[in-house]
Parts: sequence; structure tokens; C-alpha cells
Amino acid sequence: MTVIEVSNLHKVFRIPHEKRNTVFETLTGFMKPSGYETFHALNNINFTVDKGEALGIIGENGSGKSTLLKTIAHILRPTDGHVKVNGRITPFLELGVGFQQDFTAAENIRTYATIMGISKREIESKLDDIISFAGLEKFRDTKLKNFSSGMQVRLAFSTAIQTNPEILLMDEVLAVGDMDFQQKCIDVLNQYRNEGVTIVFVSHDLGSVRRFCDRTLLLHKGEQMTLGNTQEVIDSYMYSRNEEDSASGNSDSLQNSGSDKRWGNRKVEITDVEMYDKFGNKSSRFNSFDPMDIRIHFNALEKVNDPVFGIQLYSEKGEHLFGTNTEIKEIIIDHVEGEGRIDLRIEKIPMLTGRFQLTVAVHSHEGKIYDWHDKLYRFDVYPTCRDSGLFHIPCTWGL
Ligand SMILES: Nc1ncnc2c1ncn2[C@@H]1O[C@H](COP(=O)(O)OP(=O)(O)OP(=O)(O)O)[C@@H](O)[C@H]1O
Repeated sequence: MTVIEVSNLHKVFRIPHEKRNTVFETLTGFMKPSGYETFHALNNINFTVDKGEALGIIGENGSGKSTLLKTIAHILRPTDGHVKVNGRITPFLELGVGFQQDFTAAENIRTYATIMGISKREIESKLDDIISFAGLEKFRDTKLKNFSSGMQVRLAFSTAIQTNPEILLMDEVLAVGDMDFQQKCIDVLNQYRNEGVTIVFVSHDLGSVRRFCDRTLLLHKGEQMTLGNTQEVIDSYMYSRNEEDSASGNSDSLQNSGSDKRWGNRKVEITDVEMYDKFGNKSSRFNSFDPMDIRIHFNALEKVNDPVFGIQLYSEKGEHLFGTNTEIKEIIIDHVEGEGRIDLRIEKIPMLTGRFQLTVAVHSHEGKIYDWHDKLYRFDVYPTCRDSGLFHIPCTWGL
């Protein structure tokens, strides 16, 4: 059964050219026509969502994701086209909207639930669950103005999530709270999915979209680019972004190197480092378990015998994860002279998700540094499975 139907949807915003802030500007402004320009935030969007389905919406900043969600929630009116919704919507768009700073946690829950059309008896029966889900048992009768912003968001999320939703609209909500709270939210959302609640989920976190969503819609500058199987849509989004990066030559991996990040006598100089994805494209974004090639370009102004090339891998926080070099792998490089390159193939990226830093170096067997690029390159890994943590460890359960 179709519960959301979006057809030929357009949303155009009017952006005034100038703002009249003072009485003088307002009075004199009558003489001048106040111009505005129009901005097409959504352009002919068409899709349906079935009951119990989880639809992801992804795209770059400003592509129209939130505008689309707000239009489905009837917070924004379409400029043209239709949005039909069949079921009660619980929007998690601006969490805590409507919460009163002078009310206690319990009073705010009661008010919110009443607005959501939940009966008094049901509210009272859920009150304890909501407060304990938010981990705020001790603050039940504390006024909201004495809560930290994290506590407020936890309360808002817990309230919204416990109000028997039929259709959940969520905008980046999994970014709230600490890891434990996020995990609790994921568990509840999974439970809702199993119970047939329809979910529309906007996120920049492609890993969460992969985990949750059956189908995914990709927006680009207000246009509907693709709608289909989540894995395929995310892959095409990631790799199209890689192509844009390479084409514009601004790959994240090619950072400027300051002297504190680079040292050595440059007898052999590393002139460039490139990373290639499974399609052979230059890239700084990879799926976990995909292959990756690191290509080191060098130039030796004179003949240098027996050099050693190596890499070191670090987490975003700088924890050392792995290191290897040609000496360890017993690769003998008789000598280098002039320009050349050496490749390191990683058959299967074992990291599950995150941003990683890469050091690349060339030195002698005795440890004399020719050129050391310390954490000068970085790349992102996106998850392709549901295991959690930094690394994948091959394992099997037995009973
Ligand atoms: N009320 C408004 N008035 C004018 N322009 C708006 C308004 N709301 C959104 N826009 C514009 O519409 C475009 C789409 O915005 P929207 O917030 O939907 O994008 P988004 O994909 O959700 O972005 P992000 O990932 O950064 O949250 C943006 O260029 C934004 O500046």
C-alpha cells in the first residue's frame, strides 16, 4: 500500500534582493521596487513510498533533502505538484520544536504527546519509558532550561520516538547523543521497521543509510538523479563524487606539505602520491572491502642504490594502525635514477568506516631519510556491512 506519493513536485523559494532593516529604509523603500529572485530548490520530484518501507534521501549540501522532507511533513507548501500522505506523520525534523524552557521534562512530554494526538492515559503509561530511554530519570521534574543541549535533544528524540509513529520523517537525527544513545535509537528504529512503520531518512551518513534503507533517492541541485536499490545508488553517488574531485584536481589526498610534515635530504624525492579505486579512478573515497592502489611517484636526481619505500596508516585521531615497506616485504630495488613510480596494492580494505591518514616515505636501509611525507594524505572509507568498529575481523559463530 502506498503511504507517501510525491508527484511533479516543485518548490521555489523567493529570495529578496535587499532587506529593509530601519524605518528610514522602509519609508524610502516605497519609492524603489523591492526585487527578489527565485530559487528552484526542488524540480519535478516523483516517487512513492510503500507502507513499511525505509526510503533514504541523500545528496550534497543544498541539494534539497530537507526541503523535500519538510514538504512531505506539510511544513512547506509545494509551489507546484502534489504530496499525498496516508497515515500519521511523526517528523523528527527540528527536534524539540514546541518544547518550553519553563516546563519540566514530564510536562514537556505531556504537551508534545497531546499535540501528536495521543490520549492522556497513553501518555501517562509511556512517561516513564520516555524518561528512562533518554536517561533522564533524575531530571523528570527539572525545568528544561536547566538541561544541557544534549539532554534536551535526547528528551525530544525519546519523546518523538515513543509516540507510536506510523510514518517517521528523520533528518540527520542519528547524529544526536553519545554512542550508547545512538545505538538505543538504532535498536528502536529497527524495531519499528520490523513492525511495519514507514521511514523516510535523510542523512549524510551513508553508512546509516546503507544499514536502514531499502531504497534511496539521490538529489542533486534540486533534481531527482536516481531512485533505486540503496547499495547501487550510494555506490554511484560516491564514485561520481570521486570523478568530480579528480576532474577538478582537488583530491583530498593532495594537501600542501609544510616543513613540519615533510623532511629528508631529497636524494630521492616523492613528487606525487595518488590513490586509485576499483575502477582505476583517482580517488580519496573507498568502500570497505574494495581494493585500493597507492601510487608513489618519485624523482632521483642522481643514482641511488637500494632505496626502501614505505607507508604508514593512521586513524583520523593519529593512532598508528599499520605500516609496511619494501624491505619488510623483501622487494629488492637495485637502484633508482630519474623519474619513476611504485605501486602498493591493498587487495581488500579491512577498515569498516572512517577517515584515515597516510604517511609515505623513501629512505635507505640504514634509516637515512630521503623524503618523508608525514600523514600528508588522507582518504575516507564507507561501510558496506553492518558490523561495527574500525576494522573487520573475519569470524564465524558456532553453536
Ligand atoms: N526558506 C528558504 N528560503 C530560501 N532558500 C531556501 C530556503 N530553504 C532552503 N533554501 C535553499 O534551498 C536549497 C536546498 O536546501 P535544503 O536545506 O533542502 O538542502 P539540503 O540538501 O537539506 O542541505 P544540507 O545537506 O546542507 O542540509 C539550498 O540552496 C537552500 O539555501
